[in-house]
Amino acid sequence: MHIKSLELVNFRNYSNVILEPINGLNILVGENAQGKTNIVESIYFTSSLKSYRTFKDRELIKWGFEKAYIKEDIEKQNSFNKIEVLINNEDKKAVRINGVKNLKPSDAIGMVNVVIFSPEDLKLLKEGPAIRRKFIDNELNQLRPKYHHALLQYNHILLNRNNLLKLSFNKPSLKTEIEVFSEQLAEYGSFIVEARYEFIKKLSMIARLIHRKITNGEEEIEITYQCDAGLFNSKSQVKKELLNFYINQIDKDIEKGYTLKGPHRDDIIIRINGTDARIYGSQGQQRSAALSLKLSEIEIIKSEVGEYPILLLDDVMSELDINRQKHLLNTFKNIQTFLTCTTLNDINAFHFDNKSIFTVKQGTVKKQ
Ligand SMILES: Nc1ncnc2c1ncn2[C@@H]1O[C@H](COP(=O)(O)OP(=O)(O)OP(=O)(O)O)[C@@H](O)[C@H]1O
Repeated sequence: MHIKSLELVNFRNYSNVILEPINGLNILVGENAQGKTNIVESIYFTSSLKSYRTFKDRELIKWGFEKAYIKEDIEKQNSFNKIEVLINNEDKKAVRINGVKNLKPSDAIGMVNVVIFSPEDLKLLKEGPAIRRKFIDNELNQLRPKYHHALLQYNHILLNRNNLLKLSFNKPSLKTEIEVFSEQLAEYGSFIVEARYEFIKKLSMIARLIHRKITNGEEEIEITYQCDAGLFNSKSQVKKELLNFYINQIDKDIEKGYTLKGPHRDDIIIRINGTDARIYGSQGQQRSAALSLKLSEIEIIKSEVGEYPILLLDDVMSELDINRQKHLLNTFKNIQTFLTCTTLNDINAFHFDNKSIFTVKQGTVKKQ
């Protein structure tokens, strides 16, 4: 899959720009604060209909304007698709696919598959569980539209349940309503847990092979699902067991005023040579493991969609040592890649036949 053309109107610091990238390595080079990441962000946005930098869509609109527009022509499995997104200053967006208007934003999710790798991702092991849940959720959102829906519903119900828990202190009469929310949480939660379980099983298998290569066979990585609601005895029972789990913890939840446990607290355990790399891994080991996870993400999309995703590398090269850079660059020979950097020195050590360089300066892009 690759982008044939990208047009931005009043998006971040761009008034109007059209970029025609190649199906190879596209290097966006320029000084700081010129608009390189803004391009990457716009591509990410067409994939998930949200930014990875802000929750407020209105921040994407060029200052002083009311709307931002992104148009992307994509070739996917030998067919051509056009995605258009209009963002307004009330954080609402209108989506058009191949000219068909008034689609729900969720209809566009998964049309374009991307994998983004930024310095943030190097903290995948170092930081708390939220960043690892985000990693899993971003991947599953792209691959399974139903997952995206289930997650939105789960979070919405969780918020309502938590509000009710706060009101319930010394008011046992609200317990029945909490039980109703618990049932709804179990409904969507079981879908989330099952999808995560399957995904992590696949991730572990692929990451093991990639990690062996990155570490020249010195390290074995093992990834397992740490499900806050415990282990489920059988797949068909997940919903029932999850419901019991929420019901059993109601009193404790009321005492605390929020839902203590559940899929919203899940994590993944990443072991290297048998020890928990989140706790005991050296900085170098943690970075290599983060790289393995990201490279596995690319392979999982390839195996599910049948085509490689688009790879977005934002400011990440200078954060990796030469050996890790090599592994990253080797993988994207067959993948349309957008790489941002402030100097070409970051990649001059590597040879590429299929590359295009774009200079980014104050909201303009010029092909070299
Ligand atoms: N909504 C907006 N309207 C206009 N300009 C904006 C808006 N949001 C951000 N900018 C401007 O965009 C520029 C930042 O662009 P971007 O983050 O793409 O930089 P960059 O080239 O990737 O820089 P770096 O190398 O430092 O990461 C800044 O000058 C910022 O002021």
